[in-house]
Amino acid sequence: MAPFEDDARKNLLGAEADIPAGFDNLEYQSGFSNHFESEALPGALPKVRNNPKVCPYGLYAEQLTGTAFTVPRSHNQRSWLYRIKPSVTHEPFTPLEVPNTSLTSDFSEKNATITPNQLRWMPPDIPAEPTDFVEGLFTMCGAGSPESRTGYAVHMFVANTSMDGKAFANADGDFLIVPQQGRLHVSTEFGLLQVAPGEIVVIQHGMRFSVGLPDGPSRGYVCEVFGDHFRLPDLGPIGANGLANPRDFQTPVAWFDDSEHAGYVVVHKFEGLLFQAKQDFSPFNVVAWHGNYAPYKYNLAKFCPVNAVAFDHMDPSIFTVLTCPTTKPGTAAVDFVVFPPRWSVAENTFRPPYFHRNCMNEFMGLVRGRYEAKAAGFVPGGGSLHVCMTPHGPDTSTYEKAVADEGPNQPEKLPDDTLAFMFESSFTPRITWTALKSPKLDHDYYKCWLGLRSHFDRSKPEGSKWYQ
Ligand SMILES: O=C(O)Cc1cc(O)ccc1O
Ligand SMILES: [Fe+2]
Repeated sequence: MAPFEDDARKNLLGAEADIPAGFDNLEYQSGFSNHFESEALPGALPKVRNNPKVCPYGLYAEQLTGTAFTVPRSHNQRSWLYRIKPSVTHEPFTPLEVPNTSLTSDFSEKNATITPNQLRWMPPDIPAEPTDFVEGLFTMCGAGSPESRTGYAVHMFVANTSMDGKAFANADGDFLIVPQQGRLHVSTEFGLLQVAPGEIVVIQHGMRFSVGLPDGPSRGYVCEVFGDHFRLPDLGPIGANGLANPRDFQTPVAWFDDSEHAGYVVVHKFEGLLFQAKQDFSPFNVVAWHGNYAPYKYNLAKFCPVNAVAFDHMDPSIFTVLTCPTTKPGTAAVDFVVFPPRWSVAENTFRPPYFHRNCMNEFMGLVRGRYEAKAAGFVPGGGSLHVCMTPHGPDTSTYEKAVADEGPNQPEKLPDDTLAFMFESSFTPRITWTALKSPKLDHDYYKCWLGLRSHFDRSKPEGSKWYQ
């Protein structure tokens, strides 16, 4: 190797990269959709070309392609992985039976149905029997299908066991995972991520990963998109900064496991069905990689909210963290929206979320605290779904409290320990029988609005007294 190449490499990477010992003090690379490069052994990343005749350390080169080869450059995503053995070195895939699984991407009448009713669920219980992340996944609702590469699914998971000798890959789409209880130790082909409640992790189409549970039982939400990848929303007149800032997204550094792994199982989700293949090595055998198709995590506490500072209630799109587009401009397959702690300062304004009907579909979850539109009944780990054009809004006591004070609104801090989110989709979801027949379904949800009585008074055309 010519000496100048070594020097160039040193300048690029700094000191020799260390292999992290585990999940303590993990390093990450910062930025959204950057062209990253990382090597766990010095010089493991081939220089100049992607496909040298013989790779450094005798590694195999393998490309993971996340968009059609010919997608415009601005949206093209792929990475090159340099691994000890290529992914193809496995026994044939065979169907994997997970008892009682309701993980699906088939939203036909067999698995799912429609209802225009407002739906709300209490948190699912953590099972008593050993259950890992894959076994604990179940589907709440969804639309479209992986084979048509359009639509989405909302899943939840409950788990109490780390995945051991087992990885998962999703050939159907991307997973945006929102842990609600317990940290996740996520091993991936690209390196390690630690994801705590309050953070999210996105593992894209095809990437192999494994979930460990350092804190024991864990619960959370998963939004799966079949058609495209999540990206940062355009900011329009907001300008170049704010909402989720690109540098706050964190992608792992290369890390590999070259130990013996007889009978390692790769679980592969393909068109909603699970398959398994055995191999004699860990799929986390990538010593170096480069590219712009890699998993990332994001701490929602870093979200920089922008909102009304004079009057009125902005539409929740103002809180979009990530968006997965459809081909229709401005119309998302899924917007991932967060309702973060913030100051509420709008004057002479009904501040809670307004009453509304929406052409989009809204699945909501709560990581912690209380959601500003609901005084009770929507609790951390629970969920709600308001489909296209189904009326919803603040519950009776939230409404009564918000209009009770006739004086000017005072600035109010929405507490630091509140964190609600929404998967907002232009696809109208069908709700799985599992979700509809769940004992956690709140059959009395509609009652939270029945107390909204008429305040109509023909003798009071002026509305709020003090404003006029
Ligand atoms: O339904 C909800 O609670 C989500 C929501 C919040 C908001 O501030 C405005 C509209 C909206 O759909
Ligand atoms: Fe809504």
